[in-house]
Parts: sequence; C-alpha cells; structure tokens
Amino acid sequence: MYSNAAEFPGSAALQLQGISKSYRSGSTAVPALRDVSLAVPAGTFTAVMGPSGSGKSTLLQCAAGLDSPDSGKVLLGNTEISRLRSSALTRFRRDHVGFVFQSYNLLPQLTVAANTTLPLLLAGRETDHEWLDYVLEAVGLAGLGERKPQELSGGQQQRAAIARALITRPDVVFADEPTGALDSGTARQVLDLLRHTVSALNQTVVMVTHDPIAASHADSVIFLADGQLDGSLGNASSRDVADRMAYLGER
Ligand SMILES: Nc1ncnc2c1ncn2[C@@H]1O[C@H](COP(=O)(O)OP(=O)(O)OP(=O)(O)O)[C@@H](O)[C@H]1O
Repeated sequence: MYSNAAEFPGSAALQLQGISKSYRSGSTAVPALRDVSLAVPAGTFTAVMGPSGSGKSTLLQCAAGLDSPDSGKVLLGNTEISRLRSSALTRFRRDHVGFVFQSYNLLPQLTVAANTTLPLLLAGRETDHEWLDYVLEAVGLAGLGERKPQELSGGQQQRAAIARALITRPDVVFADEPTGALDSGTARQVLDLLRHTVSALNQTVVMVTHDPIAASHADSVIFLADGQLDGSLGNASSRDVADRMAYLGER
C-alpha cells in the first residue's frame, strides 16, 4: 500500500503528507486535492489514475514542485520542497527532478544530443559523455544523437524526451500522460522503456495516465477520486485497473 507515508520512512523517493489544494474560480474555491498522503519507494514505477477532474495533474504539479499545495508537506528524498522559496525550488528541480510530457517539448533547432543535455546546460553542469551515450543507448537512440527532432518518429521523440529526463540522474521522473500522443504499439514501447529505466537504472517514476493499459506497466497504481486517494493496486493487469476505475469513489 502506498497510502501511508509512514511506511517508507527511509527509502521513500517522494512523500506527500496531508496535502490539500484549491483553485479560485470567481468567488468560490474549487478543491482539487483534499488531504492526500502517500509515499513512493525509491526505484519503483507508480501510476496515478482517476477520472477527469479528480486531481491527477494537480497532484503531479505539487509533487514535482511546479506548484505549491495550500497545506501539507511535499518531500523529495529528505528535502521538504514545499518549504523552498521559488529560486531554491527552481534549482532543486533542475538537479533532482525529470519531466516527461505528452507533447515531448523538444526544441526543434537542437539535435537530440543537445536536447538531451539541455537540463545540464541550464543547471551549469558538465556533460558526462559516457553517461549521455549510455542514456541514448538505453532509450534506443544510439547513433541518432545528431538528428533533429523532426527527423524522428513520435515514439523516438518521446524516447529523446525520456533521455532528457534521465540525464541529470534525477531522484524522480514525473511523466504526465507520456503516451497520450502515441499509437498503441509505440505507446507500449515507451512504457516498456519507462519500466526498463526503473529496473535497469533504479529510477523512480511517477506517471499520470487515464489509460489502464499504461497503468498496468507500473508496480503500483494509486487511484484518485474527487481530490482524495481512493486505494491502490499492486502489479495490476489492465483489466484489474479498468475494473477498479469502474467503481472508483463508490467505497
Ligand atoms: N487553474 C485552475 N483553475 C481553476 N480550477 C482548476 C485549475 N486547474 C484545475 N482545476 C480544477 O481542479 C480539479 C482537479 O483538476 P486536475 O487538472 O488536477 O484533474 P485531472 O484529474 O488531472 O483531470 P484530467 O484527467 O481531465 O486532466 C478540477 O475540478 C479542475 O476543474
């Protein structure tokens, strides 16, 4: 179970402790997350699922330090990022967090290698060329480092985005619908790749998805309903996940 933050005191890569967040809409507050606590063990692949509007993106944004909860704590490793001021948070994110988005977000004028190493450049860090070669090989782009993104398929572009997320050796890679723009065969390859980064590189991956097949690649699936945690499943099949989604919020 991932719902009890106290269960992984030493090995949690990510802990959310009682986080709540509302958005203002006119004069009313729309609650997006309500007292969510969870711990994600290091070196695991976690999927976050729930209906549209259940708070998945808000959870990811708060967990990754892209947004702040109104109350509660977010810890990445031993650092309480919810206490960091904006410039310290930006620096922390650059060094400790990797992102993969549905829309790849590669810069078209840069080569695959330059896109991959951009986070190091932004952080003022040297490129370890052996690690770059290793990462490009691990994501299946060996020999394609000098290509521009438009010379790659959609699946290859997402692989490049995953390489870019891995290059800083982040504590956690956050992926928001990483296969949303891909056909099912290519999506499967990208999910296998995320799985591979967990097993081969001991990477911690947290992925938001609405797709039970994508979620079934994770070690654990946590469910959100109406801004609250609504249980989790371990090593679930896509059928298990789809069945669980069908009666989410009813227990
Ligand atoms: N910027 C915002 N301003 C106002 N309300 C917002 C804002 N962002 C999200 N919300 C509201 O917060 C709630 C949670 O939204 P969130 O985007 O986290 O859900 P989600 O599960 O990721 O949805 P989806 O699967 O549709 O992307 C929803 O009620 C949504 O309308």
